[in-house]
Amino acid sequence: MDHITYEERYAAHPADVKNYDTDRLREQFLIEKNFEADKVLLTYTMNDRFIAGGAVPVSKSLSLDAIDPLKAEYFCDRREVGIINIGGEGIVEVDGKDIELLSMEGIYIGNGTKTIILKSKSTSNPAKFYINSAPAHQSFPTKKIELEDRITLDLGNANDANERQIFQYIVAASVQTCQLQMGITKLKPGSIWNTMPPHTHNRRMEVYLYIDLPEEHAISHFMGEATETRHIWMTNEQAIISPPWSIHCASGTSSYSFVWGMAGENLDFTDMDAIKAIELR
Ligand SMILES: O=C[C@H](O)[C@@H](O)CC(=O)C(=O)O
Ligand SMILES: [Zn+2]
Repeated sequence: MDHITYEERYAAHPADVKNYDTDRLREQFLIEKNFEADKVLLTYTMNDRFIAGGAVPVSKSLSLDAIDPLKAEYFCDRREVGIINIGGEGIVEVDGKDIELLSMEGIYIGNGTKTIILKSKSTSNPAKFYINSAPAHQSFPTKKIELEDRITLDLGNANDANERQIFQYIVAASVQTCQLQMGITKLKPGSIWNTMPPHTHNRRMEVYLYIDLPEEHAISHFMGEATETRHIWMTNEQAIISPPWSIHCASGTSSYSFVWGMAGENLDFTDMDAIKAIELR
């Protein structure tokens, strides 16, 4: 099990977060490192008991074993998992069956699954598996999501610098899950704002993993209550935990993409509470 490293994070009260300085905010919400060769790096947050992290099999395959806080025999004994491969071609072996994942393809793995083994096809261009997981109390079928299976939404416009495409990988309309939803949002060149105007959804927490951000560029991610916002500067392939009460939007010094994942008590993607930009403080 020494190929897996995990970190545990508590949930936070908005009245306390008001008083956090930069370091404390980053300790609580930022996940600085998600990918390391031949390792599985996981963060277990008490926000809806969501787990986010990455696996990069290079010289060996990596099994997604149950970590100690789960006190389970297998990772999926009481959980469901979503994985999107943001690297080179890979293979996810689920209970002995190999499922190939091209770059940017995804998979949903249901509760009750025993073994999950992650592999790369090539050591020079390894797969990079981004993993999200939430508690599950029912078993739904494992399902691969190919590029054409994604539901695409066009949002924003160039004039507002927020023209972007949302690719829904794991949503109620296409994949049955208990809690988990996942997708990717890709900004058009020249657009830098995501999730603007912003929203909250107190029914669900959310994690963003920023990707495709060119070197030397950074993202200012905004969080907090709409009238008490804070920003956290982030770089490529870092993730940020958004508690259910927090807005989650960002502006980059360049365009970029991000993987979003959510869990909570409602699978209705559109039930967010919208906030106007002019209402932010
Ligand atoms: O609850 C939904 C999530 O925050 C994202 O899907 C929003 C997003 O990707 C965007 O507007 O850019
Ligand atoms: Zn959201």
